Amino acid sequence: MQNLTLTRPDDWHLHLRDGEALKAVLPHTVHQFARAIIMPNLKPPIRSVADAAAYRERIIAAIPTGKQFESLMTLYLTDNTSPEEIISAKASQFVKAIKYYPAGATTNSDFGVTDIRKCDRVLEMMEQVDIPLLLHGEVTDRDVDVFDREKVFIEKHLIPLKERFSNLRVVLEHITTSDAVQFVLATNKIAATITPQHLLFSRNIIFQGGIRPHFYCLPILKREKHRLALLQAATSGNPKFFLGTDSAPHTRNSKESSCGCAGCYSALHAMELYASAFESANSLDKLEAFASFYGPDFYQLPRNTEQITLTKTTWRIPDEVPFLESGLVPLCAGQEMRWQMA
Ligand SMILES: NC(=O)N[C@@H](CC(=O)O)C(=O)O
Ligand SMILES: [Zn+2]
Ligand SMILES: [Zn+2]
Repeated sequence: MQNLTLTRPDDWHLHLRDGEALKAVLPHTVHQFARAIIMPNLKPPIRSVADAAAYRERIIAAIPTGKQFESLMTLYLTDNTSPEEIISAKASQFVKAIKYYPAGATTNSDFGVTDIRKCDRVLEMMEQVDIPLLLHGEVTDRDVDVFDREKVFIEKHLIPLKERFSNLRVVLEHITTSDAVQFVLATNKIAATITPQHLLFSRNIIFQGGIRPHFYCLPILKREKHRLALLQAATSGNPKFFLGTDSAPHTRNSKESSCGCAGCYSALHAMELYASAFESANSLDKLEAFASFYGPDFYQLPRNTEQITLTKTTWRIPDEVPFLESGLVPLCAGQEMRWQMA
């Protein structure tokens, strides 16, 4: 196959940051995707509908002229989020979900929830107005091994949560384990996003010939058996699994550091990365639904009508793209790709 024409995809998990960073990365996403679910973990986070409205305006102002892009906003859940804020989020039309970060789990999560049970009134309201809860599904307990944090989150928090709120629509974001795949398959009203890095790499890549900080993201890459379970889920044609890049830009300096930040940058070449993952599983025919159908179906939004084309040509991913003071290193920088977006 030389050309692959698909309905224009959407990115159901994206970090755009703000200010100059936003201006640098947004054109990459706009080139690939029609819409994206925008993560609220700014400093300080997007906690109210008013914050989200203002952030949305800043995103709109950064869209390159003549291009179409829709930002689907999220609110950052805190111990202090009120049920009233949920009602106005639903009424706003542009806030599409509420994001839960366990306090301290990941980049800019200091305002996160200390105990999900403190949010029961808010979760009840979310279930009632039918607005999805997006989860960074990892525990933060220091005594839990970093590779087990997703599995333990499912057992300790997610199973009880779904027992308390069985009608709440949930997205388990950036899943990394076969345990997450099994749980999503077995549970009603829950879907999952999958990143390109978790489909393409196991944790070995982080240590290949030395320490490679540009493969460090959270939840951290896992064993090969987990990667294979994710690839199987993504290419299975099951609508519970859809595209979310988790593209998370950090400057080169903040990644190549004695205490480097978590996050992989994939907005530049997301569809090419997903195409190579799907091709490796002989499942290019399943890419369109994963990238363009199951996300809008879950979010109860119309599917896009325009199309994109991926062409079979060899090109080299740049070593760096311009970004703030020290540049941005894309996922798989310097490597050859065999698909390219027209
Ligand atoms: N995935 C990451 O490793 N980093 C994300 C935060 C997140 O999605 O957890 C970021 O904002 O940098
Ligand atoms: Zn996360
Ligand atoms: Zn993320």
